[in-house]
Amino acid sequence: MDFKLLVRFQDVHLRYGSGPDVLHQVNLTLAPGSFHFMVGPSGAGKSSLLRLMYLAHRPSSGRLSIFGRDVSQQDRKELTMLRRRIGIIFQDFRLLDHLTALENVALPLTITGQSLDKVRRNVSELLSWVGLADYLDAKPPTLSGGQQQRVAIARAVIARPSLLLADEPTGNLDDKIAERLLFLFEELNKRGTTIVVASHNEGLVNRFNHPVFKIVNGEVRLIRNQQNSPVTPTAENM
Ligand SMILES: Nc1ncnc2c1ncn2[C@@H]1O[C@H](COP(=O)(O)OP(=O)(O)OP(=O)(O)O)[C@@H](O)[C@H]1O
Repeated sequence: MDFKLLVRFQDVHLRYGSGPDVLHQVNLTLAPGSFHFMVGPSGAGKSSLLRLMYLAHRPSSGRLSIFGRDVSQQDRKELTMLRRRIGIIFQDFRLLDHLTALENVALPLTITGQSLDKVRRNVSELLSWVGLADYLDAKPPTLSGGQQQRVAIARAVIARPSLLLADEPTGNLDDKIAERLLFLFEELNKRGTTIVVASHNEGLVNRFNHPVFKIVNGEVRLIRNQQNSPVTPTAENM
């Protein structure tokens, strides 16, 4: 890799229209292969921060680099290429209702020109792994919220992204499945995927030994480096 930091925010601010700062003076870095949780109350700005990393928004000011590239310097085509290295699980899933579960999950592969027949086996195996072996041909409107969420998760990880962003990925899942899902993320992380999981569920987050960012009043703070090791505030992490 030709960069040391996968994601780098430098004095980033985000506002919607002429509104106030939703994110204020964000300075954070993600090293390749790291795994972070992001917590904060509803409306704190977790989805907004993930959307910046997914290149769906540009910072209102400050500098954001992903994969060593300053996003403000990239044209639309370059942003699309960067985005292909990122997997995202949206809070509202964003599945295509006219496609089957299998076709939805295959999309990140078929969009790059691979044939559905060629990828069918891998996609089926992943869907079986998330407990949807009997729903390969089901269309999203016929699935429950938790099942749709698992399709969205499978779609986000099928192409082995370098960076996986998950917005409340366990929101509709019971605790046991949520924990299993986080174990899947840990497996991907061991194979090199950098992971950021936004979650309300601090009980679940605390069961895993990964650093935690918290968004408070638009500011992003690293509140825990490792389990039982709260961060002492310093000028750098405040
Ligand atoms: N497209 C938008 N236009 C205007 N304001 C927005 C937009 N998206 C988010 N906001 C505002 O930005 C703030 C942060 O929202 P965001 O969705 O990032 O928070 P969140 O922490 O993800 O919340 P939740 O946990 O409820 O999903 C909120 O005040 C929200 O109303």
